[in-house]
Amino acid sequence: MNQTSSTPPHKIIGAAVIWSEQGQILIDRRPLGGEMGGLWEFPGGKIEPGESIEECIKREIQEELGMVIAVGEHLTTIDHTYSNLRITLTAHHCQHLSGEPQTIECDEIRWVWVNELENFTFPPANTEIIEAIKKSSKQPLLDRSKQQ
Ligand SMILES: Nc1nc2c([nH]c(=O)n2[C@H]2C[C@H](O)[C@@H](COP(=O)(O)OP(=O)(O)OP(=O)(O)O)O2)c(=O)[nH]1
Ligand SMILES: [Mg+2]
Repeated sequence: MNQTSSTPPHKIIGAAVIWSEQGQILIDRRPLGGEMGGLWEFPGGKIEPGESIEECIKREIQEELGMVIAVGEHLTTIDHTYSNLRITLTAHHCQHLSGEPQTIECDEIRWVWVNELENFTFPPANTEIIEAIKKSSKQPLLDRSKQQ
């Protein structure tokens, strides 16, 4: 009867914070006309049955961008409820291994510096992810390899 009082669907999402060797992060623009169309995001998508979040992130990046990445440290997990959807989104730091990013399932791709993220419009849930990126050591995978 009253649809607003029903529980919204819950999606478990894996998302990649992909660092270039120079220390930039890859963001993509969601297709116009789709859910949250035109907003920028960290690429990723819904987990499939039997998959770990790391496997989900690696698969989504291959499917959406045609890139191979190494999935590294956990960055943050956030829970956010939109008007008609609840998401639990887990973001990992990732490293670009091979393949030029292609706009297979998005409208646009950019490599940006951390301090440029504020110039792009992301979904509301991303505020916390961007804060976590700013607080984390900037390039954990590269930093670790330099320490050895
Ligand atoms: N990938 C990604 N999704 C985000 C971010 N922030 C945010 O609110 N979302 C939301 C938008 C969507 O409701 C959901 C992600 O689902 P999706 O539409 O990308 O799922 P998917 O890639 O599996 O695509 P599909 O099978 O539904 O077409 O999470 C983000 O930074 N990255
Ligand atoms: Mg997606």
